[in-house]
Parts: sequence; C-alpha cells; structure tokens
Amino acid sequence: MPEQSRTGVKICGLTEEVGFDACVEHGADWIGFVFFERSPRFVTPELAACLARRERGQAKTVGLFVHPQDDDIAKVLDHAPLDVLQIYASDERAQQISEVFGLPVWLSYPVAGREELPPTCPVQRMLIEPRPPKDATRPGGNAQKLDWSLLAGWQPSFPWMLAGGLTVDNVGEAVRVTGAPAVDVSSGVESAQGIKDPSLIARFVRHARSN
Ligand SMILES: O=C(O)c1ccccc1N[C@@H]1O[C@H](COP(=O)(O)O)[C@@H](O)[C@H]1O
Repeated sequence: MPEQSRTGVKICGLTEEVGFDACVEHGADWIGFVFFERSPRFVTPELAACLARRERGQAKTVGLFVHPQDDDIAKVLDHAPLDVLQIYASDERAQQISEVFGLPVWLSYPVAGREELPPTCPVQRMLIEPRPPKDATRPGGNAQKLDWSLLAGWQPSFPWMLAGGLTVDNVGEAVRVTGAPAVDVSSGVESAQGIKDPSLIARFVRHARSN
C-alpha cells in the first residue's frame, strides 16, 4: 500500500499520451479514466485501453463512473482491464458493484460538514470531496476545494483519499492539515480542460510527498 510509506497520488482524467506518460514517469500510484460523457475528460473504452497499454507495471488504472448500470462498467471492462472502479453512487450500490465485478471499488463521497463524514466504509476506499456547486454539470472535477478544517483530527480506520481543488501550490498543506494518506487531482494539473500538463504532474507528485 503506497500510503504506508508515502502519500498515495492519483491523477484523474487522462485523455492523451503525453499526460499519461508523465503520470507513469513521475510515479503516480493511480491513473484515472473518466467514463462520464458530460465530462471534458471523457474517454471511450477503446482510448482508455490504448493509453493503459503504455503503463509499465507500477501504476494502477482507475475507471470513474457516475451512477453506472452494470452494463456500462462491463462494456468498459471488455476493452480496458481496470484495476479499480471509482463510483458515484449510494453505499449499497457501490457494494453491489464490488460484488458483481470482483474489483476494488472506491466510493466518491461529497461532504459539506464534519457531521457528514462517513462513519464506515462500505467498499475498499472513500474519496472525500466537496459537494459540487448547484449549477455544476458533473459531480466532480470542478476544481472546487473542500474546507480542509472539516477533516482536522479525523482518523478513520478505513482507507480514504482527499479530492477536490488540489493544486501544486496547495497539496502539501492539504496533506499536512488533513493527514490524508492519499490525494486525487484532475483540474489542478491541467493546461486546459482535459489536457494534462506534464510539468504540473511532476510538481504535484513531488509536493504531495514532500511532508
Ligand atoms: O474529472 C472529471 O471530469 C469528473 C467528472 C465527473 C465526476 C468526477 C470527476 N472528477 C473527480 O473529481 C474529483 C476532483 O477533481 P478536481 O481535482 O477538483 O478537478 C476527483 O476525484 C476526480 O477524480
């Protein structure tokens, strides 16, 4: 488990080779593909499969799905052999997906207050992030930062990850304030929506692990 020795890093929303190769080269632990059509980071299963072949055995691939049917996931898995499923769904549905596909499931879990932090983890990991703005067209990937003070002193006994509005400039502080064992970024390492910047990826990974 990467978080035992250093902060785990997931870079999400890869759409092209340069960004993907930068994640591999700079030591991201997880590389995410977004299978949500309304996202500027949407990739087809075929493109995800093509990119995933560039991985060299260090990073794991994560497929992100928003309220998926089983068929949606199965169609992707027919092409792209994902290591982890990141899901926006209820606790019960996430558990069901984990049983159906026999893969680790991470549940994206928006919170707006300390009282909303999850008491338990129904799957393999919780991704703690802010609630999306009311007018958002997607539940995540909005460059919106969580109020990290909500997480101060929170020490759940299950694996979790911090997401939302993380950048090269704030990830070090985010890890210090929240004690997050792992972090997830999409917008913060982009030069344009859906296009990752290799130098931001390099700096993000370094800063996340600088504590
Ligand atoms: O990245 C997207 O486009 C996306 C679309 C739909 C749901 C989630 C999405 N991304 C996830 O959102 C968080 C935070 O992203 P950001 O760094 O604030 O842009 C992260 O978990 C992404 O995996």
